Amino acid sequence: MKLFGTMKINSKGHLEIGGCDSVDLVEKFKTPLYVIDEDLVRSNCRLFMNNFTLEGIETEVIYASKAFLNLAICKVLEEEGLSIDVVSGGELYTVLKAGFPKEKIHMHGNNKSKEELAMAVENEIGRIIIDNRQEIELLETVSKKYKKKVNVLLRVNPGIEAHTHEYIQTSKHDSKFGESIFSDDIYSIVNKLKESEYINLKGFHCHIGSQILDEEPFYFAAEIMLDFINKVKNNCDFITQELNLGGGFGVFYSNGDDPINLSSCLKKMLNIINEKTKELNIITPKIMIEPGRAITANAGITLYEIGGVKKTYSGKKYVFVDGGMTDNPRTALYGAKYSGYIANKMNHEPVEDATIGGKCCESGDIIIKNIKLPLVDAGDIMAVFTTGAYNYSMSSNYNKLLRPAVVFVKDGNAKLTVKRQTYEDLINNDIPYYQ
Ligand SMILES: Cc1ncc(COP(=O)(O)O)c(C=O)c1O
Ligand SMILES: N[C@@H](CCCC[NH3+])C(=O)O
Repeated sequence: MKLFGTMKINSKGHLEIGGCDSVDLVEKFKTPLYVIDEDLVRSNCRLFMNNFTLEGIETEVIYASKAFLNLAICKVLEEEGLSIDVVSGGELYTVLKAGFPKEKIHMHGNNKSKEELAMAVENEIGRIIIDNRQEIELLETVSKKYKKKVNVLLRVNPGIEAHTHEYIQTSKHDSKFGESIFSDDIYSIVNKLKESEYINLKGFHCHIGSQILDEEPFYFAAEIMLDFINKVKNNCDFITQELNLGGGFGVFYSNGDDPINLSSCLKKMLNIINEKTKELNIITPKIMIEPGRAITANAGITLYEIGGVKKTYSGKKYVFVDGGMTDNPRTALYGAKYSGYIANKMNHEPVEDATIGGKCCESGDIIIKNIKLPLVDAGDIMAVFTTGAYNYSMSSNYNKLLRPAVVFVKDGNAKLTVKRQTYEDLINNDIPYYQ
């Protein structure tokens, strides 16, 4: 069993996180409960901030807020000096409401609405990442209205797709994001941006995938992008000032996951960029990255109360928890594999295989398939690890289950950062048929 950050087993044999006994957390905040180890979030931020540096290269670390976003995390990220990326009006609204420095907000999206662009332009956020040719006109209309010239990057598709254990240079280039660097049209798009009265093109963005456990594709992407920048210089007489290489750094979820050594990988990325720019004789642009999962995933756990325990006719053992695909859809969606244990029986030996099932009316509502657990009783607490990214942010109200509360734990204190939903919240936006 791998414990992360401040997680440990205390003298009562309970799981402790952020100096708080998980059994006490459950008593106080009920279940299901998302718990975030604030110290681990901060040390992950520092790992990026301290290692993504090289003399002579300006860098920026931008947190991809789709991984986990609430008002509290914005404060932590601000204090740690990161920037934030958003992909929708809702994410932008949240970050603005948190009082995050506007110039450090970057906005993505392959289909931004006029209203979303207006919100970004009006608030003078740092960068808008243009996804396609059509968006240029839309953004020009908006920025003209606000009489503001906006700083943008163009998202391009370098034709690399990285998966968990391999990467390929795809021949189809059929991602829905960005404009292909191989397209005949690409230089005319750059020229259009270059000549725009209301748009200030700063450079380019690419993102090659998520939960990548191999470092090679990151280096490869950097090199391909620098080659592209060189071609843009030659074909469009455009000097690229900024290059954003996206996120995708993978984390440990369960046995078999062997994450990249980030400190050496980040340094190596910059060294490769340094060498390559010299070789191409181009100015080294400012280099940005956008980690999401690597900042929050391992810092989060979910605590559930165990209800029923069932052995099926075929002999399969189910342990049912009081949440499910509503708070963690990743197993159902991607076949993701998680690890965890019984939080109040951390010192009990594992004795049998069980499948952790949720309470949704759906056979695929599974959180963990086959995990070795001690003997389990109703009322025990199941802790699932590495749920700090793409769990709360992807949660739903399917079957009208309530979204869990989120607590940040640090130095023995637990701070409620998102309240548990109530039944009233579920019908708040409903309008009765007969008024
Ligand atoms: C444009 C962009 N940037 C950053 C990220 C963050 O990815 P990850 O959470 O894998 O670091 C994503 C999601 O994959 C993304 O689409
Ligand atoms: N939602 C995905 C990651 C998406 C990355 C966004 N581009 C996950 O949970 O693994």
